[in-house]
Amino acid sequence: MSLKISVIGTGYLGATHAACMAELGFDVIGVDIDAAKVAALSRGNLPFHEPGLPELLRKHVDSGRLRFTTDYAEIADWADIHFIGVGTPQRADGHGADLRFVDSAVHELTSRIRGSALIVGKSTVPVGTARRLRGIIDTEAHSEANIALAWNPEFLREGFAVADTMRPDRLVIGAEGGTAEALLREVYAVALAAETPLIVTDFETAELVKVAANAFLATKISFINSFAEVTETIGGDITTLADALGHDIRIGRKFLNAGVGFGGGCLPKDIRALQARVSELGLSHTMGYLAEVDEINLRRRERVVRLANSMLSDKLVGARIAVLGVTFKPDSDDVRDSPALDIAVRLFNAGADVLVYDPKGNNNAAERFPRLHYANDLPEAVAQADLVLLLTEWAEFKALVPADLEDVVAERRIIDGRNVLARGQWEDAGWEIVGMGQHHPPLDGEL
Ligand SMILES: NC(=O)C1=CN([C@@H]2O[C@H](COP(=O)(O)OP(=O)(O)OC[C@H]3O[C@@H](n4cnc5c(N)ncnc54)[C@H](O)[C@@H]3O)[C@@H](O)[C@H]2O)C=CC1
Ligand SMILES: O=C(O)[C@H]1O[C@H](OP(=O)(O)OP(=O)(O)OC[C@H]2O[C@@H](n3ccc(=O)[nH]c3=O)[C@H](O)[C@@H]2O)[C@H](O)[C@@H](O)[C@@H]1O
Repeated sequence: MSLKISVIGTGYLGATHAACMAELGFDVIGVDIDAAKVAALSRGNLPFHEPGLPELLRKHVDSGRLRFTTDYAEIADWADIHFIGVGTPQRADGHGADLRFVDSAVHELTSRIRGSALIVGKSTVPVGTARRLRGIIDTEAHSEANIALAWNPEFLREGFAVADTMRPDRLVIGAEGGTAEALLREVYAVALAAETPLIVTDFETAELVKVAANAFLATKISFINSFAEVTETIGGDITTLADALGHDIRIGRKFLNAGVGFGGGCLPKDIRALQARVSELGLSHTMGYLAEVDEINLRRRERVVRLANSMLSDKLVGARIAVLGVTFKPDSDDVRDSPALDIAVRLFNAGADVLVYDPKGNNNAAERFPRLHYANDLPEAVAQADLVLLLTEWAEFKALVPADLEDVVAERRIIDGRNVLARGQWEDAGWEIVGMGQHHPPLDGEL
């Protein structure tokens, strides 16, 4: 008989995981404390943007293989496996990950399970969390319950969430005892048959692999951006530098795109949570470089604001600035810790007349910053602009050519925050165009 699976937390990770589990043929119930989200998902409506996911969701809601609920009682003894994909955001005091949602999910489950079940953590957590939860389960579980625990971190990227879930580049399982591994081999049978590498290890290693991967990616981006700071001062071409580095297969070209830096719901919070955790362990000296990675990343945003002011000859106040892109990356509507949104807000706070346009992110940005102005489309955003900023590399922005904008803007000035435009073409058309890592006269201090 097919396994029954619950997925607790139906955000970017959980909704994707639930729909993909249904696609693999399992009976799935997604659980969330957000009743509005559950209602939307139950109707087959995805409350966020993720390519390919709406079709999968609708298909399996219609087939009856995928349902959603707010009620833990419905899943506690129904499912063989409970995946936990609730949020682990940065704590309000800034120190480490907020584990309340993970703890609450484990408590809600443990207090209700009476038979055999496997709980599988997928959320990104500080090392030591699984072992602590094991203790909570042992203390709180009913005498008739037999609950195994595993940690199976998730490596999907937003924008590619379905493909990454269906065809992951590796599977990592932290577990004690063979039950968890056997059940998870059944869940991931299709990927394993396609020779996806499987790493079975202990809790601590599984938790650390996840944060190490994100720390490495963040470090790679800040590494190239630190060189962008050098080429901005002395000259040189950061993209050529990255290309040349990337030919060394030990280094690789991926994640060496200089720009406005990394954002999103994971890389920034994960490097901060990792620093907080090693500090708790008395090991802050081991990861001091991550503070630098964070600082380099945040300096990118500040630089764009100063560059804008400089290109406007210090007349930023009242200037019409078109901001193209507000999500942290293309093909996502996610604006969590988005460099683009942060830059738009900084410019607004500095007195510029900012008009933002993003193909999918306007609503989420407007929820966070209702005072910013949002355009319905690109022509509206750039109309009469004194300066255009391209901050998220959506396909429609990458495809821009000077002729698209020249009759509508007030001044031919553009900052290419993602180095995706053909600079020569714009210069030939009479534009002042500045990319990231491009040599520029010294900028004034902070605004
Ligand atoms: N977004 C991504 O691309 C990836 C996220 N992750 C990790 O996955 C976790 C979730 O991230 P996202 O999906 O982005 O977050 P999210 O904020 O989109 O979704 C979290 C969901 O959990 C729900 N929730 C909170 N407490 C709950 C509870 N006690 N019971 C049931 N539902 C509850 C929330 O209502 C929300 O819908 C985080 O630890 C994140 O670091 C890992 C890999 C990729
Ligand atoms: O833990 C997570 O949630 C996920 O975090 C990242 O995925 P994601 O946040 O979706 O996006 P990425 O593609 O990693 O991009 C992150 C940020 O880095 C920026 N970036 C990326 C690459 C690059 O060369 N330069 C650069 O500035 C992007 O613009 C974006 O703001 C990881 O890539 C996933 O493996 C991981 O599962």
